[in-house]
Amino acid sequence: MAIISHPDTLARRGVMFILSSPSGAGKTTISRMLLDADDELKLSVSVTTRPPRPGEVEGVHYHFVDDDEFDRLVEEDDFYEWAPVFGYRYGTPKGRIRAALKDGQDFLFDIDWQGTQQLYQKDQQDVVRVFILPPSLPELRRRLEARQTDSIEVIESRMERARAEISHWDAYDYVVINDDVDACFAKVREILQAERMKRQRQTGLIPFVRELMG
Ligand SMILES: Nc1ncnc2c1ncn2[C@@H]1O[C@H](COP(=O)(O)OP(=O)(O)OP(=O)(O)O)[C@@H](O)[C@H]1O
Ligand SMILES: Nc1nc2c(ncn2[C@@H]2O[C@H](COP(=O)(O)O)[C@@H](O)[C@H]2O)c(=O)[nH]1
Repeated sequence: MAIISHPDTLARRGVMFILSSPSGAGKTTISRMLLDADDELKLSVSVTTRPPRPGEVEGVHYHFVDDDEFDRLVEEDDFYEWAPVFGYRYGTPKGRIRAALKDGQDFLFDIDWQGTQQLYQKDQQDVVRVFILPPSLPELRRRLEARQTDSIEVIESRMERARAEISHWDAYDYVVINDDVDACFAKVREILQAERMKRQRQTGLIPFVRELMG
């Protein structure tokens, strides 16, 4: 892969930008807005044993596989991390992520707290962890119902799990409340921009700074 040129920052390593939230708080919505607005960001497409929802496209939203295929990928050590969620398994494929990060490619990860902890343990220097919170639990339930993708039983299990998921909020670098979606998106985008400029990510000096340094 070619070295990525960054118009707004110096030569740098890519960012592993993680968005987590309780199911229904809006991380997929915010992820899509970020990907639409930001050409430098690429989605890490997870592998899952969950069946596709209406409108979900293989290779775009997830790689949909059966249990045998997931077992094979685990055995072949093809995952950066994987975790069971809501009775299915989800994993982040290694692919060429590590090499691409070195070349300056930024990746977006829409993963849960278990995956976040695993990625952070493997790669602290590149990982940025953002937790999206709903404004309240009744509003979370309202969003899950309004999405019309899950049965009442599934919505109940997502609400139950939301409590456990929220208890991990302090393992994140940033916490953003998704009340107004545009305001939330703007805040998350500012975090990404600021993280890109962190000095520790810079891998090279622009010529005039190099000259000054002698
Ligand atoms: N700020 C907001 N105000 C009102 N509705 C919202 C807001 N943000 C997202 N939504 C809506 O809430 C629903 C859940 O959002 P979304 O699917 O993005 O959540 P999620 O956290 O990715 O859930 P999951 O983990 O289950 O994939 C969607 O119908 C979305 O359009
Ligand atoms: N640990 C991981 N969690 C993942 C991954 N991909 C998605 N997820 C999380 O699963 C739940 C449910 O997602 P849904 O699309 O079925 O609603 C959600 O919290 C995702 O963030 C992954 O690769 N690893």
